[in-house]
Amino acid sequence: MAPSPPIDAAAADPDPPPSRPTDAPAPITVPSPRAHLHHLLDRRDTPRGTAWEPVRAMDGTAAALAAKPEAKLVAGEAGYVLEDVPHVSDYLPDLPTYPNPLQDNPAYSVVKQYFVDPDDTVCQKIVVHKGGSRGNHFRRAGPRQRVYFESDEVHACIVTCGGLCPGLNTVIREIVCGLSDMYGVTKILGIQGGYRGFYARNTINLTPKSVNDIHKRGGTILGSSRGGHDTMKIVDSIQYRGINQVYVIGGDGSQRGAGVIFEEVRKRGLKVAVAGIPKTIDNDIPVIDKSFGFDSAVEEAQRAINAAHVEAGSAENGIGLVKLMGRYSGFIAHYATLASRDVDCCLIPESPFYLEGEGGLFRYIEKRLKDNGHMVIVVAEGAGQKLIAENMKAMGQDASGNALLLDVGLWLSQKINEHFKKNKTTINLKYIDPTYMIRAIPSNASDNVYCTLLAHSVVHGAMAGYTGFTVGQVNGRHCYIPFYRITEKQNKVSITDRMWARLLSSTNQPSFLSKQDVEEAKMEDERTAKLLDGSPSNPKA
Ligand SMILES: Nc1ncnc2c1ncn2[C@@H]1O[C@H](COP(=O)(O)OP(=O)(O)OP(=O)(O)O)[C@@H](O)[C@H]1O
Ligand SMILES: O=P(O)(O)OC[C@H]1O[C@](O)(CO)[C@@H](O)[C@@H]1O
Ligand SMILES: [Mg+2]
Repeated sequence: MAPSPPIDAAAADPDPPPSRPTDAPAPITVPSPRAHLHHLLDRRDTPRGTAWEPVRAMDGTAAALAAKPEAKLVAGEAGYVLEDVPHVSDYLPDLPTYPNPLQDNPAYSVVKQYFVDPDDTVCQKIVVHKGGSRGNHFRRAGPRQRVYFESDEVHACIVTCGGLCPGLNTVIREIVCGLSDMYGVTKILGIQGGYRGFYARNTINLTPKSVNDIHKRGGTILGSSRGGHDTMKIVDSIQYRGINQVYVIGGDGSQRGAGVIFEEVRKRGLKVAVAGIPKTIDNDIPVIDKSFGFDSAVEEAQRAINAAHVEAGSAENGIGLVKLMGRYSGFIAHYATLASRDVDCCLIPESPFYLEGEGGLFRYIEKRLKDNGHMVIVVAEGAGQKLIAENMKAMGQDASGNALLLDVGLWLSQKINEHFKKNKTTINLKYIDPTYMIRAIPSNASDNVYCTLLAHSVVHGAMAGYTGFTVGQVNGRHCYIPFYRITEKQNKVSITDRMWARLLSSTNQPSFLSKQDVEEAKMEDERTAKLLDGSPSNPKA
């Protein structure tokens, strides 16, 4: 049965995309994803001199793999496990390969070993103990000697989804320039307005010229959105337009969306590489060292904290309260506090706090005002949500299903004001909410470089035929990570970690933690460590 037209009539733009080409490839029936577990020995990238075998064949792994049917695990010697990403040849076995055009590129000709050795992998766990688990490895990113797409065959598209983040435009620019400069690709489409743009909006042509200075602007030139992920319509659109490389720049939700697009593409047997570039200002994506834009956000947050400090220091019993982004993970607040040194108290979602009584926030504020005359509080937007919910009705969900948060900054301002009024103490509280101003800035210099490297790494991966993967920096090296690894849990500030202790010791704030909180936090850390150690992803551990 012919699939429906790519544009949703109800949401369509006046200018529809091209109709289905008559020579569009017929869908190919492929075996189920589980069957691909047997395609573990990549003919091109099989590490040399290693006794490789599918982990599936080893004892005690069936249960672990049943939990992760999409896992593509390959075992080596001495407990080595490669957690590999899919490849188009897994389901289209007889594809031709081509020499990488980079070999004739004068700019790269001087690089000593330009192509990545097929044996190279990056270990997830960098600190190991004698006799302990080694953790899994990921395939190292970078250009391969042979590629699966000819330059003029490539028809790439880029989409940005979810909330804004500094660096989005830099990643777009560098995917376009990377494809063009390194691989001679000329057909690159921008999908407008997030996932729904595949079927409800026009596309725009992206060229090195059209993206030349976009990295100097905040936001995304393509637009973004929440919700609207309709897998069938998206893949229909990909198929009709003849797109064969899909680059998804987005957070955990977007990467989940990319994962289901990849599954549908594979089911239809299309030669299409689906690749993700993780984006999250909250830094809540696990496995990777940090997300692009995070440093820029922390830097920009300093301006708000400085302002709060100046205001607080210039008034009698001045309190500067700054709200920063961080829905479930308080990394921006944590790092902005550590960087500033002007903050007396940092509140994050991971560390519950309370207001009244011994060890509570009010006692601490009273003490700081008495000792110092003023103070600065930084609060992540997701902090104290349970406390607030005791007084206010929950706000529901956004179009992507994310919980809408109650405004902790306003609530806290009101509570602090009420408390001191009751105690007949004059205070001057100034509440600053710079959240969207921070999110909307262009990326700083170091994020620009980071975005460039991520973009080039993802392009190399797609050109080499890898698919169903996210690019990421792990322990300082770029690698290809299966989608499920970065969506199975969220990265959170560990309050039993030395980094949070550093913050507590620099602010001198109370920890607000009961024995039970600490026990729960430790258990959570253990669960995270187990995930890192392997089970169920690494049955060897
Ligand atoms: N489980 C899922 N399956 C398919 N699509 C999804 C899924 N979760 C989210 N999406 C889609 O991904 C897009 C972005 O999701 P979301 O709004 O949660 O932002 P995000 O990518 O997590 O970024 P951030 O939270 O950092 O702003 C939306 O279009 C949403 O419909
Ligand atoms: O207002 P929006 O676009 O839903 O975004 C708000 C959310 O997006 C984030 O910036 C994540 O992208 C969160 O920190 C924040 O809660
Ligand atoms: Mg998200």
